[in-house]
Amino acid sequence: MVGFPAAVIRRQQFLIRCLGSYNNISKNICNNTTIKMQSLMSPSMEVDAVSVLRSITPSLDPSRHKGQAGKIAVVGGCREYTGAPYFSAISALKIGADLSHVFCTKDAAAVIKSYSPELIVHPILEESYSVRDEDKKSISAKVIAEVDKWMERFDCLVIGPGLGRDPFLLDCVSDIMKHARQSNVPMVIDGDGLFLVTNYLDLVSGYPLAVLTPNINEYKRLVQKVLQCEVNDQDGTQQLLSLAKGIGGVTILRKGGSDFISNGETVSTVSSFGSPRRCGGQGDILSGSVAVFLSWARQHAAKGEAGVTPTILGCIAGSVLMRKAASLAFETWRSFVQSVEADTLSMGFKEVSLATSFPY
Ligand SMILES: NC(=O)C1=CN([C@@H]2O[C@H](COP(=O)(O)OP(=O)(O)OC[C@H]3O[C@@H](n4cnc5c(N)ncnc54)[C@H](OP(=O)(O)O)[C@@H]3O)[C@@H](O)[C@H]2O)[C@@H](O)CC1
Ligand SMILES: Nc1ncnc2c1ncn2[C@@H]1O[C@H](COP(=O)(O)OP(=O)(O)OP(=O)(O)O)[C@@H](O)[C@H]1O
Ligand SMILES: [Mg+2]
Repeated sequence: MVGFPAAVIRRQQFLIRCLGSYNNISKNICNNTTIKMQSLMSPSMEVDAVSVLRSITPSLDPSRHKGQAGKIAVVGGCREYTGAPYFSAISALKIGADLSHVFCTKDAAAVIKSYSPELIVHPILEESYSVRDEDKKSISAKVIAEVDKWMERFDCLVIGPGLGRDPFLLDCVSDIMKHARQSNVPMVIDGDGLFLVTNYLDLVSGYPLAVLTPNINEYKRLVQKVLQCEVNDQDGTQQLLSLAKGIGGVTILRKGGSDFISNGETVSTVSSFGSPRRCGGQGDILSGSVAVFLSWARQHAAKGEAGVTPTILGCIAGSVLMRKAASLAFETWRSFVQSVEADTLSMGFKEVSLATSFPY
């Protein structure tokens, strides 16, 4: 382990320990992958997501150089939203990617940089309010030239966290997506990226390296647009299959009480316990996580471990990690609240019981 800071090793071991006991990860890689391929053959299946995560996570090998564990870029962040791109990009780093970039508007850049020196932030996007009509063409050419300089170095793009819905900005992002597709760079589409894609399905249709991660609203909009009907939970598995097939076999991670993942061929489910709190930002963390795991799954596949599509493995691993992290965070918070509550009561300040001020 020479060459790796102790903190990095501890973090990776902590993440894996959090997901349950383990003995010898590398010994189990092939077996676990085989199990997964078999179980995913059935139409809808709760998968052994922890084994998937373990099987695709690369070992900390001193012979590897910076960048090999993943270079991720988030395209998102505007005047209103700076948290979402930060959550997505920093999650990629915390999980184990080596480099994490953010392409955002000028207004958002200084704010995002100030959250963390670890992120590489490019203030290149523009919203309509700061651009004169006659300058739009040259500015969008500048934006795409700037992203293109980096494009082929990225293992995955995350399109949409905190992007906003400004029409000029979304036009530029459409161009970025077209170039990513030409360069065969995988894309995780989330948040306002899904708003864009729902209106311009051609941006992802038939692209096997596209992953869509819709929440309840985003899923509803996709179903209405593609299948021209309402969401039908009675037949949710079939509807998800049809939706993924209808967009040409992209991978869809439908977020909810259970996460459902499909590329139009199979549906996998991850329903391990998460958190009962539905605060904003959890989907953003998920999008950055899926980007890293997807990249690792592609590396794993390139080593000759044929089988389940990397986009599906990436979604499964991201989903289980997010849900486990959410459940640990909730338990920590609940224990804290309970201990403060007990102290307060024992001090005799019953009237300020925290139970009345917190929902749990
Ligand atoms: N800390 C942060 O920075 C966080 C930032 N976040 C970022 O927020 C963005 C939106 O994501 P979200 O998840 O709120 O969208 P979603 O559930 O589809 O909509 C909820 C409702 O709001 C409405 N609506 C939304 N945008 C609108 C617009 N521009 N103009 C008008 N209406 C709009 C929407 O209306 P509808 O589209 O249904 O008409 C629906 O009723 C996205 O970039 C995300 O990454 C989050 O990740 C959380 C943490
Ligand atoms: N009812 C639920 N019970 C348990 N976990 C859930 C539930 N709904 C969503 N999740 C989990 O929370 C995470 C975020 O999903 P959510 O639907 O909140 O995304 P989002 O609305 O896009 O979030 P964001 O605020 O970041 O945009 C996912 O990992 C999902 O599995
Ligand atoms: Mg979201």
